[in-house]
Amino acid sequence: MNSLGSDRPLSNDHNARRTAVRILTRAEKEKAYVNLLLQRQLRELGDSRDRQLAAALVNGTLKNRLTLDYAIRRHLKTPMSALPHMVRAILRTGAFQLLYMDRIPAAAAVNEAVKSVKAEEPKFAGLVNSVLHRVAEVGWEFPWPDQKKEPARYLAVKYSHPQWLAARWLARWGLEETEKLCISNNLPAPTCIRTNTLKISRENLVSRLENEGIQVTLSAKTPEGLFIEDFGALDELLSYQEGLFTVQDESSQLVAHILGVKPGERVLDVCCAPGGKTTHLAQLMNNQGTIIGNDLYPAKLSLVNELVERLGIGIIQTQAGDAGILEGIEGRFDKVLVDAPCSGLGVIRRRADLRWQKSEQEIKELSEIQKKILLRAADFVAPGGEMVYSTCTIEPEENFEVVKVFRAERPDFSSVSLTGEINFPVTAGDKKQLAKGVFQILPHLYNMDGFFLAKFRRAGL
Ligand SMILES: C[S@@+](CC[C@H](N)C(=O)[O-])C[C@H]1O[C@@H](n2cnc3c(N)ncnc32)[C@H](O)[C@@H]1O
Repeated sequence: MNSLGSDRPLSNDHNARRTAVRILTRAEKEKAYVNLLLQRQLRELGDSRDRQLAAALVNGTLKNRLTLDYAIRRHLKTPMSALPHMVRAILRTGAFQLLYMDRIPAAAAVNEAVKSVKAEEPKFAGLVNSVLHRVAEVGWEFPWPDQKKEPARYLAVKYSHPQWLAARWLARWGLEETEKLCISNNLPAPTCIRTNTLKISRENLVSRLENEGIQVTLSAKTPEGLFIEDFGALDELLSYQEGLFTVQDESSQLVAHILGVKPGERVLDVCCAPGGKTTHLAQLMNNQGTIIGNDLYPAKLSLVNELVERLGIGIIQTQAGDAGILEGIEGRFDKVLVDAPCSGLGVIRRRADLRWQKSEQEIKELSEIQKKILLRAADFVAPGGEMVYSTCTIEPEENFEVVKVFRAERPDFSSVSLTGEINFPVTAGDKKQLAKGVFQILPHLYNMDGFFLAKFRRAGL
């Protein structure tokens, strides 16, 4: 059996490895978006097992880049930066297979890497061969930075996180908690889908998917959620094309439930693209009422419109505009959703390259944008109406600080308790927070994407 549990000879995995190396090279060299490259290039691999292997190699290598470089550098005489991008990608994917993919035989990982480098950069074949042989021999038997003397560096190198981020989390949560968070960020993220209850019940969707050969388990945290085995091309399923589901994590599915919309209401979603929550709101409204879906970027609104079409929703009107200004929107709304642009640092497990793209400066800048958007959106809440603020980050400047500023500036809004809104056990600390109307979901505590939610009600007339 090879790494993916099939009896297929390993040499057939060659294309998957070459594709992974090409994607990683372009991602680093051209700063190209990995998700887009994956989407495009995986299609060229006809076999679903090849797609899975290529995706696992790209995501795993990117996530663990710092740790891999630490392991590789020990056997290099020149700095990594002196090597061509392609050679770096070949070394990293090779080392990833050797250190993280137990079921790939070491000889296959090294031989495939050497074959690739011979085809692309032949003069580095000897180097790749000898470095990967050394990585295979040494395995994990090398010293880490001292946990006590340099805890941030230790966490950064051992769990492949930027050191500034590890230092931030250490100051907030201490070593033990931060270590758990880093570990959970490196686990593969399960694929969660949301049943389109306008077209099918969750129960019937399970049968449909099983008939299409997909393994399914129910989410215990949301009524529409299902976990499915993602074979890398969900859109090829008839059930997908018929709009019976959309991909959305459990945390994200909580948001529309917490806003508590009802059929017939008037709802404003100020940052709606690509449409996950706005379409969920429409489902919960039974496709009755009005939703205005606003987003800054017209191009992203076409993604919303495509999703709306596929899911068969008729109550969403999209419009482009800056949510910090919100011009041209008439009247007030029963419910307003502010799913603000954020650093995304709660969903590191889902986006392999995200951890390397963020900075403290960006967190601070986003915090200012978030405050502006939330304060402006509040003007559109009808007396007695409600508003939810949500993000997929776990950084306090983007969450608690935004809420603090909002509370200080808008005494006409009060917090709405979230006790009773969450159907799974939470920590004692989170219980207290829920009663105060906020919930910071930490991924390692709940095995969900890291999210933040806060709910407010505007005073009645
Ligand atoms: C977290 S995403 C929203 C996700 C969406 N609610 C969903 O569930 O699919 C934040 C969105 O805010 C948009 N955005 C960024 N800055 C904005 C602004 N100033 N005004 C309106 N939208 C903005 C981005 O284009 C992005 O689509």
